[in-house]
Amino acid sequence: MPHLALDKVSVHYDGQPEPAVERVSIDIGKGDFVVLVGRSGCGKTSLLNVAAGLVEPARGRATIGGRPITAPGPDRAVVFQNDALFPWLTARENVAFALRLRGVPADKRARRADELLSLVKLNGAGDKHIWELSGGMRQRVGLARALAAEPEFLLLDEPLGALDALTRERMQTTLLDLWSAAQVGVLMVTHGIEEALVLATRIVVLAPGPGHVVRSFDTHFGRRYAAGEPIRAIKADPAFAAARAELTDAIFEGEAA
Ligand SMILES: Nc1ncnc2c1ncn2[C@@H]1O[C@H](COP(=O)(O)OP(=O)(O)OP(=O)(O)O)[C@@H](O)[C@H]1O
Repeated sequence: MPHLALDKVSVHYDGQPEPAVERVSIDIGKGDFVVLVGRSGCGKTSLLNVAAGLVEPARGRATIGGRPITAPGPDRAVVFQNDALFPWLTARENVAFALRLRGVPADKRARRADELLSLVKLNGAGDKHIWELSGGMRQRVGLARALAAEPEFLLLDEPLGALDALTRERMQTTLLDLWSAAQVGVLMVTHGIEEALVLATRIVVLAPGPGHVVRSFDTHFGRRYAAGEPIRAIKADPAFAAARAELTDAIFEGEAA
């Protein structure tokens, strides 16, 4: 699988006096779950949009398998916080729509859509209309739809941000299950410090003014879950609390009092 690489990427929006992001490098390969964290305005979404091909870097290079990223592509599926599903369609039809766009023949779509729905633990919900589903269930349909494109990379912008705490925790384990089953590389933006620690194989901490990397480090809690350890036991581990304190310090380091 190719690597998705941002190499010394700067983002400068038209009409702005300063760049939003300066010289950020991030490399995501198969099996990586890279999480971007940092204070508001540090450029997390801008970087995700560069990876998606929605924003062009002012300087530096964004590549996938060595080829420049110039536009969105089926190799990268993007899921936003409030992803628009078609409310008048059922969960299965929403996923099948994405399969149709991919050219999957009509007679294969329903079965494949059900497989994808069961991957996000929505077995049996295929016939439900979107308006009948909870926020967490809708987000699962959004993920199933993203996976319908069989992407090599999932780009997730605060995908769990609108969910209540309990649903959010459940969705974190769903994301980890998906990541280990689907063999994709993930780049995710979150405001949740615990969420970053639970999910990531690598956390990149950004600071604003203009956005730059202050720390980048590998974590192993998500892999422990993938290896069978219960999520609650992982969160109760003193190493988890220590990592949380360290990450919080890194995020707020240098912030004006
Ligand atoms: N389309 C745009 N045009 C002009 N400026 C923009 C645009 N999008 C973002 N910015 C600016 O770029 C900077 C980085 O924004 P970005 O949304 O990438 O940060 P973020 O870390 O994702 O923020 P948040 O955590 O608040 O979502 C901010 O100063 C923002 O105001």
